Amino acid sequence: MLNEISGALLEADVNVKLVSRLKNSISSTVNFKDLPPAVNKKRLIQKTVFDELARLVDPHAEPFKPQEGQVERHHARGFRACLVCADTFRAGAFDQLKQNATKAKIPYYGSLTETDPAKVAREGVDKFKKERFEVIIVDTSGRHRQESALFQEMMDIQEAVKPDETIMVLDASIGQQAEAQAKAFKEAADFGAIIITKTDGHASGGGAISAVAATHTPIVFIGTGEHMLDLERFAPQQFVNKLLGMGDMAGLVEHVQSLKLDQKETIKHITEGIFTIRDLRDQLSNIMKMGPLSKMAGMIPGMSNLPGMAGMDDDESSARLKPMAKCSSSSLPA
Ligand SMILES: Nc1nc2c(ncn2[C@@H]2O[C@H](COP(=O)(O)OP(=O)(O)OP(=O)(O)O)[C@@H](O)[C@H]2O)c(=O)[nH]1
Repeated sequence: MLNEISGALLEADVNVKLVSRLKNSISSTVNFKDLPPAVNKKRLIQKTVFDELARLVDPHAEPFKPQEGQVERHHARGFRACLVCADTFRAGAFDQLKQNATKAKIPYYGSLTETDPAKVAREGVDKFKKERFEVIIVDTSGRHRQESALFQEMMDIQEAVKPDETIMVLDASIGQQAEAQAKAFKEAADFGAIIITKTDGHASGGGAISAVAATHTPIVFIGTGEHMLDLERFAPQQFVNKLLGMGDMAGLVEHVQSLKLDQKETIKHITEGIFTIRDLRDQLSNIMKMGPLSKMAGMIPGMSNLPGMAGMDDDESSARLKPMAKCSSSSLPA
């Protein structure tokens, strides 16, 4: 059983050394030989692995928080946020940031001609500080640990804006490279929080565990889709559940509740043994609101491991649902 779980963790891109440390620590803390026969060994191993992994991804380091008085003020009227584009490297980065800022209805700053990102960052932060913005997000370009000039540039930006918090954004599919990349970033930029994106994809995000373990830095949010609001608070237990293929029912319930779906009429009909075309249309539209089917499947225990689920094409499944929803809509009186 322990070997099976270790295999699953390696497949999920958890660092090899970390898995072996975990295995040794479980073998030495749980004395399997002297366990009374009534104890379910399988359950005990699962729980010990689970607790150990949840402890690893939740290092209890305190990420940046506004001061006490500020919290109430911010909660009462929301943060005044803005964006600064310090990516002068990638063509189109400023345009992309403009589009995102416009969608989020927040101001932005950047330059199409200036090539020094530290200068743009300083100018943007100074401008927004004068305008008394409370959250100024400086977006820097992506970089790899071997790109020493880009690492120097990142430190120059930090020196120029002296941020209250630096966040490292890691793609869940980074896999085994996560540890070395996170260590190099920590040494250069001493970030205080991690965001893992693309946790909705096929990568299980085991690399994230290695990044946290190597830097003792908490994960604050996870990206669960490509839209603006697809950013969720990080919940260690749910993350580990998903990593071990045990689903994420709490996350699923939270997600469905957040959609505030109106199902009263359909539920009433079903209890009466009726299912109308209107009910069919409402159910199809509810399914489409829930997001990619592969994401929902990943949250239901056992579903992600079913044949056909891996590599499921979400665009194709949504393209099949749309005509059905249209058909049922057009069969109803206006
Ligand atoms: N499915 C999914 N897509 C995401 C997620 N996060 C970002 N994306 C998409 O990935 C693409 C790249 O995102 P960017 O924000 O440009 O990535 P970046 O890290 O800023 O890129 P560089 O800084 O240029 O390296 C965009 O199309 C995003 O919509 C996520 O959590 N899930």
